[in-house]
Amino acid sequence: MEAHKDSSPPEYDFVVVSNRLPVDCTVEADGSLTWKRSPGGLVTALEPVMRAADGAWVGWAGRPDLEVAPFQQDGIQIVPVPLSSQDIEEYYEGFSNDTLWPLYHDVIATPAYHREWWDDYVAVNQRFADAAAAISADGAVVWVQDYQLQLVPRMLREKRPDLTIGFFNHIPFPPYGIFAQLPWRTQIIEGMLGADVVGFQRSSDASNFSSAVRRLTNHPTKNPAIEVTLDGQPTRRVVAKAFPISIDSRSFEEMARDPAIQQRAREIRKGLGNPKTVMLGVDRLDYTKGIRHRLKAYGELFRDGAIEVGDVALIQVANPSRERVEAYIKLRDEIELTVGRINGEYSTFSHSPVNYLHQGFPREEMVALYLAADVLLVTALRDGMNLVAKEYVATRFDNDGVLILSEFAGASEELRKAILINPHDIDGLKEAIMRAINMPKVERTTRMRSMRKRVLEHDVARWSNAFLKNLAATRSDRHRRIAPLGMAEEVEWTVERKRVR
Ligand SMILES: O=P(O)(O)OC[C@H]1O[C@H](O[C@H]2O[C@H](CO)[C@@H](O)[C@H](O)[C@H]2O)[C@H](O)[C@@H](O)[C@@H]1O
Ligand SMILES: O=c1ccn([C@@H]2O[C@H](COP(=O)(O)OP(=O)(O)O)[C@@H](O)[C@H]2O)c(=O)[nH]1
Repeated sequence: MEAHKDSSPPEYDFVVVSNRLPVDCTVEADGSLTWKRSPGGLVTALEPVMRAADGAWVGWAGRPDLEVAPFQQDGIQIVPVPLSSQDIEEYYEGFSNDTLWPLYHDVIATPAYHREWWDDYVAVNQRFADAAAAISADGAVVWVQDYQLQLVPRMLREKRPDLTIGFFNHIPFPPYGIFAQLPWRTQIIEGMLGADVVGFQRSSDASNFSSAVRRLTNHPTKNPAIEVTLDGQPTRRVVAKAFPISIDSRSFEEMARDPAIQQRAREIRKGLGNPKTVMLGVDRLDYTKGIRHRLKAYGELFRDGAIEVGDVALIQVANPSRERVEAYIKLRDEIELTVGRINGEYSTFSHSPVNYLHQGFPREEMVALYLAADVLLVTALRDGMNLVAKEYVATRFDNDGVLILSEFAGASEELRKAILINPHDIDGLKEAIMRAINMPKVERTTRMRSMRKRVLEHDVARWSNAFLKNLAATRSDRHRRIAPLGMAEEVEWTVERKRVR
């Protein structure tokens, strides 16, 4: 952090900008404010990065019309950006989660296109860009996160050409045939191209983005570089490529080694009546996660007599999400109806097939759940990464447990030793569940050991270092004359660290 003049706000050399802050504000009955962890994998991944870095995190505090002054939370400098009720309706629930989210996830739900949502998306992106510009020191690095803020890189660039700007997209980037539906497709592409490095979860996302650049703009491209010239500014070379995100793997393993958490895992199993097999699903209650497909396969296995209540139990954590968006309201009804039907048909007085929890749990409880589960079910129809899959693997220091993983989740590109499934193929999913239940110990160990090696070596520190190294390379490139298109040379550089982890 730089020294600041009397009335001006403090300035930072490293700034992260995301829609969500790591903490969400709750207003208590007596009017006091309490803060709890925000939902979702973006926060899980960025929190350890920010705790280790000396910088500021700009974002929304999760409540409408809340003006909160900047504050410190667990060693992270938090800079809240207010959103009005109308912004939440139009920018967050509307354009972000009812237009872009379904469009970018294979149009599993139908995207809605409303011009007033777009107008508010532009206005709110400008507010985030202004907030970041106000606290960024001269020549600072600003790292913008995710689909809610795709216009921010360009807005920031126009205001502050001195900054080095990164952008990371946590969700898939769709093929051009789908992206082309978006009435504001060119503005979105130009918005993202304000960054020096545009990062994606998978290389297919990066190549979908490059195709969109080629179809919609005249910027010369040669993978992974795109040459961008904005009015009155020198030509910049933007790098677009994959940086698969991860978790703080060691901290999950450390928690799993805690005897109190292991005791909690035993209690969870006991509470279920100590079945032979505990299966687990952990998801935000989102139609992209394939919870309905999972329940269908599971219910049919009871119907077929392949599994029996008391022998097998499923814990399904459905973390509440985007609860005012119509598609999410409908999904909750469908899932709760299905759970009710399965339990109604197959429960006994002492056991239920499905333990359904429409709640969010703290990280310690998540780790206890992972330890308690013989099988983790990740059946996403489309998912940027899915950190739950990586957390399960990091937690299983006993080299046990079976991961059933959708080939449509980004994590499947790295966790090849999972049982990979197509969630649309219900018979295939049923076979995978039976295979997981009956998998011999030696095979479980071989598979888990190989996945653990990957997750422990490729952790979130490696992800952020790789991204920031590429960003530094583009920065040093800017100080030279731009040579013909080619990959920028890599420069050793990371954000200033408070401590070495
Ligand atoms: O902020 P919300 O609307 O409550 O949603 C929570 C987050 O969901 C999405 O997470 C994504 O990021 C994960 C980490 O990279 C990734 O593993 C997962 O596949 C994605 O779905 C969303 O992208 C975030 O912006 C939200 O904060
Ligand atoms: O009750 C819950 C359910 C989920 N999570 C966390 O939420 C994140 C979900 O991230 P993921 O990438 O799997 O999916 P996303 O929700 O971001 O789409 C993971 O870190 C989970 O541990 C949590 O802390 N409590």
